[in-house]
Amino acid sequence: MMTVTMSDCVRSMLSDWEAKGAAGDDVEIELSRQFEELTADVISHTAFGSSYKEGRQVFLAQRELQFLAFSTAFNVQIPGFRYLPTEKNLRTWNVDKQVRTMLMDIIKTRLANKDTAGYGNDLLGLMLEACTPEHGEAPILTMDEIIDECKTFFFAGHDTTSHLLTWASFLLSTHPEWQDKLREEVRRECGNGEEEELTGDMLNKLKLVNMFLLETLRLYGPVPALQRRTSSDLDLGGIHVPEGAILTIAITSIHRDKEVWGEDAGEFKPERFENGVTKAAKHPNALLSFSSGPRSCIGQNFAMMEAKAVVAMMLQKFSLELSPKYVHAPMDVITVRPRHVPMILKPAGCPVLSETLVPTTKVAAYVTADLTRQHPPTRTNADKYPPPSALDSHLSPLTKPQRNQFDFNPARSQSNQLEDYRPESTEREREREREGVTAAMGVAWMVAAAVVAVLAPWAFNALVHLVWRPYAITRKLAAQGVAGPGYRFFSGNLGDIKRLRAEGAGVTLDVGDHDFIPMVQPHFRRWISLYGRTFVYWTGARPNVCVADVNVVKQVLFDRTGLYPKNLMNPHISRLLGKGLVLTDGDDWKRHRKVVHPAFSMDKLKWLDSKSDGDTTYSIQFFDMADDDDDDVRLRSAKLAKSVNDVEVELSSRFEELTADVISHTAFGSSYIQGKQVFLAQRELQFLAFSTVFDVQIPAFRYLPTDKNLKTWKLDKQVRSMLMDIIKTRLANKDTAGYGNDLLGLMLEACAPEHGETPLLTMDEIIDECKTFFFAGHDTTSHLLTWASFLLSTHPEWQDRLREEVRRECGDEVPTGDMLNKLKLVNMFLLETLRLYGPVSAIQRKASSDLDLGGVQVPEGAILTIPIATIHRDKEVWGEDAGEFRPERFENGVTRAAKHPNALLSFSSGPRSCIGQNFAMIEAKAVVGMILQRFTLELSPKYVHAPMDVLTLRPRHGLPMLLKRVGGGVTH
Ligand code: HEM
Repeated sequence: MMTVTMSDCVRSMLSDWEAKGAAGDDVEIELSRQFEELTADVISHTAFGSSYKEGRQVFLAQRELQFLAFSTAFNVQIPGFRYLPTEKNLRTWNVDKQVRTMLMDIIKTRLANKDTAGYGNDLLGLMLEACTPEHGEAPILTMDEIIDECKTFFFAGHDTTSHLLTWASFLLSTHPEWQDKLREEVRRECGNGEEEELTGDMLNKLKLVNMFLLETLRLYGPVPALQRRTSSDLDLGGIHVPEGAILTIAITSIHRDKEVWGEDAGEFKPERFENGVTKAAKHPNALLSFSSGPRSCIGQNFAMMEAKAVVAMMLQKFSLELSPKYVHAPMDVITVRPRHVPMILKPAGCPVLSETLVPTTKVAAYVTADLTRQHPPTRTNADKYPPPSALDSHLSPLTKPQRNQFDFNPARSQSNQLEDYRPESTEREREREREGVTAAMGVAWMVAAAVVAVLAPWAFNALVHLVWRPYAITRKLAAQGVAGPGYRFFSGNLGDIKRLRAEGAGVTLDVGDHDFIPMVQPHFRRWISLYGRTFVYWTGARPNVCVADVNVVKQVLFDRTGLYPKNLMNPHISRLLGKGLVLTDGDDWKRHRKVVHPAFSMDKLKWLDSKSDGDTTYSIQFFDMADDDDDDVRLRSAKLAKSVNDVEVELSSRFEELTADVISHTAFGSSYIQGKQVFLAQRELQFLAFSTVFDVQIPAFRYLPTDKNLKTWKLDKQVRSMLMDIIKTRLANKDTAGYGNDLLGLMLEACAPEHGETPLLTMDEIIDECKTFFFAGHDTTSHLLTWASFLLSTHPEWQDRLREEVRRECGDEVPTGDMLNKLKLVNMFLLETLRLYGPVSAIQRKASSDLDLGGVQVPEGAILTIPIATIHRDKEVWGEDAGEFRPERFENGVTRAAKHPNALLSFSSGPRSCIGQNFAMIEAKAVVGMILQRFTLELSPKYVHAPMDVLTLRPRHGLPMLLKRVGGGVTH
């Protein structure tokens, strides 16, 4: 019965073809459409007892659903989105509703005739019987399930088979020898179609046709891939696959796998199926066109029988020749089908068969999906997808661009895209569709709109900030000749910087080698060599313009109009320094500077002289008491006389304590011991701050309770409360001793003015300023002393010369200010130390607006980084000996040491230059002088020359030094 019905359908189709070529002419027919209609007709009759014409609207609607589904196949599937009334969803819901209504109509007709004709013994009849069981049992299928099953069979029952037939025809026409062979077999087993009806038995004997169809399925299987999902964490071929993972079985690729099918896997060779499917490849289950196992295609026999019948009946009557207009471009729209060719009808070519077998009518077959009339093939894509003779890889053009062509684009005319497949929906229907948007959809819209309203500006800003702006800035700067390493999404070049620094981290230098740039600023070294002294790199999504040209540096540092404020991006650095002089800008900075400035005038710097038994002499006591860390400084002083032996001392930590002690006494009237906790907490803050310097700075992150933030907040709280204690002590003694004329005294006076004026500084600002001076006042100077000692020890000739000068100018006395002023060689030596080992290796500003910087238009907000250490080694500025230790270059003063008067940037330059530079230089001269009066410095063999930058530059493993009493036997 089934075969008969199938035969009827096929015969009807062939009769149409014959009618077209009634005059005996060749006809050109678009076969894929014919097969779609045929297979739809067959499934309609065989499974649902209706005709294609009756079920046509179901097929057309399903075709539209198919294209809609495929247009989203490569989108991210967000669960909630399926409920949103998007245009695609609305269309899908509406078409689905139409399908269900149509199916329900077919079912109702069957039920209406039940009493006279029964349910029927086709697929629908079987399902209806399962739905209405006798004897009150629970139905096996609900009506909804039957409808869903109808949808499944309406679609799966024809779409796949029609493409199998299309590809089979294509291969018949491109392999005429096989066409001949098959025709011969068909005529032998089934006759020429004039006398006998095709039977199942006949079809079973068509061995060659069977092999041919299997090979067609292998190369052009309509289903290109299958998917499964893992229901739990499981082991798959030795790989642990997590629950919920999607497994994609790439059938098309597997069918071309040479390891499975042999070296000829890409060729059309039906012979491989001569001994059956299981022996065609190296694996018995290699052919997956119908899948395999319990969930394999239930309709595979049906499809194969249908395909065999159609091929046989076609061959009985026709010879197939591919139209020259065919373009070979298979595409995947859930099922694999051929792509469009323009439909120009023309007479068929010559017959392919020998005289005896020439059929009554010849069909020039060309196959097409007929979906994209708006895209006629061009010479270019015809080249790309060569004609059949050159076919070697059959499905290779299944690539994204082809899929994209079928992206469902509501903006595009649907009649263009799905012209022949969509149900004839009238304007009226569309209106109903719109009216059908229920209240629930309205709510969904509102929710969606609210979410979009909240997220859209954020997403838009993020996009602008992270993608568009970097791109636009890069282009703008490039147009001006400013290049750079190129923005990377989100992190910019921070990864590059970290990597380059990590590469340099393990390196140690020879003690005579002063080029630590590959360890500290390797990125500047590399990028300057590639892009010049002014280039752009990216710290996150912020442009960072490297300013290494001294002329441009001057333009930035000497500006007094506020064009280049400080860059305050890193919250940890702000906690370390407070909003004191270093980090304030504009009027705040002026106010602070006005208060603080008197403390740094030269006459105030006589502190060092007036307390000659105190501050500076501590340096001596430290070295003598090398083994006695925890004692009070004055207690150590008492032990001084006893210590006469040579000792090895780790100098850098000694200098840190010394400079901390000095700033404590001179600026805050306390001792190192009293302020020790502040220094220790600040040290920790400094390392915390540095650990984040090369991270992307996301503003909101500073408020999150991360480990680092929590620690920073805690330390900051400690520092503030300790500073408050020092201030309270001073205020408590105010009536007897006044505010004091040190830095703290000046600030307190500015805070509590007489006569009811507005105070110049608030108490909070004083605390912040204390943080600034506690840190800036000692950390930098201590490293200057460390590096000076290192250079003294590695340049004994300079050690001797300086000692001589000190002895000449100061004798054995504690140097006074006047004496220090005469230490010209010591001064030159310290300047050269600052040049080669300046404690501050880079400083930053930012562009307050779009501005012109040395002829380059720099965008607002761009960071400007001045890589001091790199500039200090620039041979164009300092001469060919820039890398060498040569204090002589400062013989005629700082401004004449290089080709540019402002080339030495250790204390910065211009109005924001270091307020403490005189203080630091006096302190350093005094300490160096007093050390040289007493000791000879000899570098310990334990020393490792590996400068590192932790906001300030220091030796990675400290500075172990052998200190020997002068005249105590050190020979050079
Ligand atoms: C060798 C020792 C020192 C070096 C190398 C040094 C270096 C610098 C540099 C490069 C700047 C500019 C920072 C910038 O522009 O971002 C600066 C600013 C500053 N330094 Fe120093 N410094 C040293 C010692 C001192 C001392 C001893 C004090 C305080 C007693 C001090 C207090 C300050 C202050 C308050 C500022 C900010 C000035 C302003 O912006 O008005 N520095 N220092």
